[in-house]
Amino acid sequence: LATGPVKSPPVTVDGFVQEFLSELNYGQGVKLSQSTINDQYLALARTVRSYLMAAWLETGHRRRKNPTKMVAYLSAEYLLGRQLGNALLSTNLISIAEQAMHECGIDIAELRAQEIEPGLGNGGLGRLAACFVDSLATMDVPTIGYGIRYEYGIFRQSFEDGRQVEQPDPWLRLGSPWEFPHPERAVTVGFGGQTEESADEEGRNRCRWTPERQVRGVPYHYMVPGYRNGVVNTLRLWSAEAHEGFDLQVFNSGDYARATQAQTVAENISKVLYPDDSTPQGKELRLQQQYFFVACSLHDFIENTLPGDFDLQNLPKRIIFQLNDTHPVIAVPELMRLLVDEKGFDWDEAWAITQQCFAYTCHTLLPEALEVWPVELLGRLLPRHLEIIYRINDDFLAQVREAFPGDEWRVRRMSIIAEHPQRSVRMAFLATVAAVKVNGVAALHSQLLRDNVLPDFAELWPEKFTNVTNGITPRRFVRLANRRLSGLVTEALGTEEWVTDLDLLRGLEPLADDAAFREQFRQVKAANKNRLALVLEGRDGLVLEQDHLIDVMVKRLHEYKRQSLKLLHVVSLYEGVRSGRLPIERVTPRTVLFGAKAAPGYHLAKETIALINHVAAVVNEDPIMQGRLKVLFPANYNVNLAEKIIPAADLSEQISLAGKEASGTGNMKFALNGALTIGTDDGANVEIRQLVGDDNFFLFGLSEPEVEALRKEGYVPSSYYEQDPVLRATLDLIGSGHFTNGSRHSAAAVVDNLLHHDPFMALADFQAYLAAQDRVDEAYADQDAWSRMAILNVARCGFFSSDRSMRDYLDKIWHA
Ligand SMILES: CCc1ccc([C@H](C)CC(=O)N[C@@H]2O[C@H](CO)[C@@H](O)[C@H](O)[C@H]2O)cc1
Repeated sequence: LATGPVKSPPVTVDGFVQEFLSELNYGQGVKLSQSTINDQYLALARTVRSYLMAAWLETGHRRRKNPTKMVAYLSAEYLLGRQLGNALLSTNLISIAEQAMHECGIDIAELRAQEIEPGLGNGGLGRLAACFVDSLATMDVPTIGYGIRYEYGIFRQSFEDGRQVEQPDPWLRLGSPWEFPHPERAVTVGFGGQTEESADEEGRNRCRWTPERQVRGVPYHYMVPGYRNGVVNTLRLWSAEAHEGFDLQVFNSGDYARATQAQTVAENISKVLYPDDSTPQGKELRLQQQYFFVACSLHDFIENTLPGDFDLQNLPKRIIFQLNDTHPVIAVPELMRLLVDEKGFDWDEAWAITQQCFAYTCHTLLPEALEVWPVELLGRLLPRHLEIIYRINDDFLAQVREAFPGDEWRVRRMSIIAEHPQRSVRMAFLATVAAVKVNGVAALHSQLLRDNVLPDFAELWPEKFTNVTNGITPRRFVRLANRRLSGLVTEALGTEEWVTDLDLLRGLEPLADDAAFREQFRQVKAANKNRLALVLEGRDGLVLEQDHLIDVMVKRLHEYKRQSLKLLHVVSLYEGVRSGRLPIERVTPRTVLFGAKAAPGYHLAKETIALINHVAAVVNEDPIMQGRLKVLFPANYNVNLAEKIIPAADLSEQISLAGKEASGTGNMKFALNGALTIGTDDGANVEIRQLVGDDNFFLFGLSEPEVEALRKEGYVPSSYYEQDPVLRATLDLIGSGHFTNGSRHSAAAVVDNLLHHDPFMALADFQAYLAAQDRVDEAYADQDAWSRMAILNVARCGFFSSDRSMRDYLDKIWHA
């Protein structure tokens, strides 16, 4: 019994009820009759967990018994979303659990609503990591996800007088049944201190780093279930604790604060997620967070996962560390430190190994989003790592000089160490020098990486650069979020295989010409709108008009994503009706649904949120619009709300300035849930349009080369204001304070920025955008034709499965 395989509870309603009641009684220590919703949720979660446990242990056992090359995904963010629904789906226990809870007189939906989602990410990058680990488990790829177990996730957003207010996210407060702490696998991580050279017994120079202080990294394991394949991979998130706990002497001396000071300082490292998703604040604690989880992860893999006698020469055969942007790139000098200082390799041997162990994915095009760390700060916090980075840079620049003799200007351009404005380490350059492969996240993005962001490196190492277009997991964002569409697709295709082979959706293509199927498709959309209406009513007291065109823009608030352009469209419709320019009956009944968090320090983003809410308040209440135009902005957009909004959408807003959105992944989720896209030729929009066809995509705006050309010739936003009466009337109405109780001031920030700066050319694309929206109105008037276009979007977007992305990483980068 002790050694045999772990058995799962019986996959029957009775078996499930038994397991649940014992979790409630022995786990929660309550009887059903006295139990709270939270007791029941925790017991249910643990029950489902126990159905996954056998597979988890079996997967670990199988991997240990015949070790093959693994993928270690290093990410500072994982936007996982709620776990219960996905666990029930992957174990095929949804209906058994529903019946079992029913037998216990419990509505399972109420328990599912009890779960607080782990918001351990900001947006695209964090959610992508979650989709990727889901696909790797479903494809049975040996993977370990490494990250940080933030005590507080992404802030909770609420609105006061339309303005964003941030509150901490104590997501662990009511217990976290999906994590397994392993303090016995804790790792000690050093900070500060100094290094000294000394000769070892063979007389070779050895460097010793003596950290000034240490913290403990405690791993918490999370299950990453594959889809009904008996595979469960592991996500290992690190939590920081004091190395020396509590100082009893100091406590007994009555200085209680100092007695626990070490604990507080240590815990701060994994206390909270940094809420920025574009401009790094450059805070020391952020670098501490990055080094902390990287040092824990490398130590854990080398000391706890590899067999004791493993020859590290062969490390590249056993592992590839995928760097999710530059945030974990300090892993490169950390591996060098471990190999040279602790394992006794000489520099060249160590570098030869290190150079084969890392791959780097870049997720941005914004220069300000590329991390640089001042050598002063990095040297103080990680003195040994700075020495190693200097050495890596010296060897690299020697290579550059050899390849481009006499071109010192190129050497200065490519140096990992930037001299201006202050001596600092360019983390993207360090990642590119060390990585076997560097990839962008959409075809256009990867091209712009080669041409604009890292051109010198692409010239030196053309073969190092590749592309892997992003993807999304169809399990959470179609099968789980859109059960009605899933049912229709499975019935139409006669199989559920599409859930793990999304290209099978192609089989729906002929049904686009089937009137009956189109009708069923519309009924699914209508039912999803009805569900969303109930959610928004209950959650935010917002009323969703279900017969409206649901026009959705949900993503982080950022100028380059151009929520301001969407707002100009709304106000132009409103101004048009008010001024009589636009007959009300020409306005297609439409609800514009926003969802967006702004980084707390991003002033203009917060002003834009406030203005959107002020415009909504006026437009929604103005009888002149006869309810034909509504603006809704539910607060606290997150994965859970996305799962409710996306299936109900008719129109997906992907309107960033061409050349700015690396890929986008919301665009893929909307297309696969039967929404049509209005968008620019930016990021993955280009590939969506190529696959669904120009007739099934509302393209508008400047292309990336046109943007570059306009920028070169000099862009004067106010000239568009002068030449375009609709734009002028629209901006003037906002600027007049009409939406802000007559106060011009609170609208000024957004209007002035558009008129005098407009770095992301919203005014330049305004007319084209309005024309595209007119095409949308026209198309939507023919509901049957619209459904046909929407069905073709679903049928032709199988490519955007994160399973396909993983196949590309395996073929092009990991070879695992
Ligand atoms: C250090 C501050 C910081 C934090 C996060 C980031 C992320 C890279 C920003 C991000 O989430 N980028 C998004 O990544 C998605 C997944 O690849 C893409 O689909 C989006 O286009 C990209 O904006 C940059 C800078």
